[in-house]
Amino acid sequence: MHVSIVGSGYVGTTVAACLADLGHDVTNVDVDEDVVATINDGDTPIHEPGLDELIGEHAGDRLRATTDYDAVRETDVTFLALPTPSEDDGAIDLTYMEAGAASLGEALAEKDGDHLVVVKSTVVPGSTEDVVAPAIEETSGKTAGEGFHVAMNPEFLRMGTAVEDFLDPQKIVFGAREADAYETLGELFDPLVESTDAAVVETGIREAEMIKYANNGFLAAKVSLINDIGNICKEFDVDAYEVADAIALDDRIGGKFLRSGLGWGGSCFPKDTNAIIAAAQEAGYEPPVLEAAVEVNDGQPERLLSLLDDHADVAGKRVAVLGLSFKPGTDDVRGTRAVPVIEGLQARGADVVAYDPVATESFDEYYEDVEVEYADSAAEALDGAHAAVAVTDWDEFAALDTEFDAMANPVVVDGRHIVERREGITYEGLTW
Ligand SMILES: NC(=O)c1ccc[n+]([C@@H]2O[C@H](COP(=O)([O-])OP(=O)(O)OC[C@H]3O[C@@H](n4cnc5c(N)ncnc54)[C@H](O)[C@@H]3O)[C@@H](O)[C@H]2O)c1
Ligand SMILES: O=c1ccn([C@@H]2O[C@H](COP(=O)(O)OP(=O)(O)O[C@H]3O[C@H](CO)[C@@H](O)[C@H](O)[C@H]3O)[C@@H](O)[C@H]2O)c(=O)[nH]1
Repeated sequence: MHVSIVGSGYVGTTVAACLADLGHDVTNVDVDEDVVATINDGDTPIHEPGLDELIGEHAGDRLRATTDYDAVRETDVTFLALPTPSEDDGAIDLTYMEAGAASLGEALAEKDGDHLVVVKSTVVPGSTEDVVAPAIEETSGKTAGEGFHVAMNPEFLRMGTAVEDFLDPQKIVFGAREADAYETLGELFDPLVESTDAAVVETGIREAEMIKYANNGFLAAKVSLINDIGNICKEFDVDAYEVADAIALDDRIGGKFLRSGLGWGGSCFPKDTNAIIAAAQEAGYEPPVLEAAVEVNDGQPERLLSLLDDHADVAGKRVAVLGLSFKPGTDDVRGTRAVPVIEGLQARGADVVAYDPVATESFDEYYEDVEVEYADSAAEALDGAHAAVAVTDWDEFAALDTEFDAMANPVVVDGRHIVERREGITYEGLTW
């Protein structure tokens, strides 16, 4: 099938490379010329395990990229994988979706025959039909349901395992109105359905939009609940990880998403919980559990810093921050807990030296206002430091050992249950 994907960021690039790998003919459309050139050169514009191999294999053959929207006319289906950031009050900002839909509509104006437009981005219920479809109608001169059709196919991939998640999903959700749309989506994803245990959920467009928020809201709330419990554990000198291991044996609870610590960051959980809370409020409902999930999450960095205060006065002292990405396995720094931790350290007068195995460059670019010194290794960051805080659970931090000997004052406050306790360091875990 001929597919176009508008937006070639973390989602659009992964989906494009994977659909090409499944045998489809795929065109990425992005406004960023560098991104387009990178893909056409056979390289990946983002750090994601396995993606470089896929792009290397298919670029120039079944995969290509362009800045020209006219390319969508040669395809049967267009996915919109555009950003849906937050407004200042947390509500969803649909500006990119509207702009992309308008450009898509202009291109579709000159297309004969049907076209299926699939919203891949995370959007609050109603957005596909009430915002995206009208924007396409306006510039295409066509009517939704006649000249073109809309559908919604939320994406559940995680950063760091995006390729694996896309190629081996637990579920694939098709939100549509017409049988033809389900059929086209079914055909597109058929190679995946045939080769995996993925469940296919055929539902309405609004339901599909909501399923994505329910999924993320549930997981974010689960982490906040274990953090809430973990904070209680800490007050009673109880190890929250031992508690989590035990409750995980109850399969109604399950063992995943029970790692307590600094809380959730990333480009999705923070923005998506805020967006659905704002949408609910706008509709007249205050969702207390999701609001509490955010509140607990927002409090974790300060809890880490107050534990540090118990052991060290960091004013004027060098403090090592281990990890900048929002989680291991990715260079994505959006929503990273490193920012409130670094800002809290700097508010205490500390000189922060940060180390991350892959995310230093992206952090420096993304957070121009956050001034920190960067180290090339954990050992370099720890050398002469009066304290260290672990922010990201990169495996290499678990292997740190004699590197702590070079600290001026070996206090380690671990926000991710990653550093091994050892003799010679004062170790404090956030919830254990
Ligand atoms: N990142 C994730 O793990 C993830 C997972 C599931 C769902 N999502 C959702 O997918 C959507 C996209 O997220 P992302 O992380 O891939 O975003 P991103 O910021 O990484 O990428 C967006 C891309 O869109 C391009 N773009 C912006 N405006 C454009 C336009 N008018 N026309 C063409 N291209 C344009 C940008 O240049 C960029 O390359 C969001 O709604 C997000 O919530 C993200
Ligand atoms: O037990 C846990 C599990 C996760 N986290 C944190 O939660 C955040 C999110 O982790 P994860 O879900 O692995 O990363 P994402 O790549 O943001 O993926 C989430 O967000 C994506 C974008 O919507 C969805 O597609 C995925 O299904 C959903 O898991 C990270 O900061 C983790 O450190 C914890 O603190 N404890």
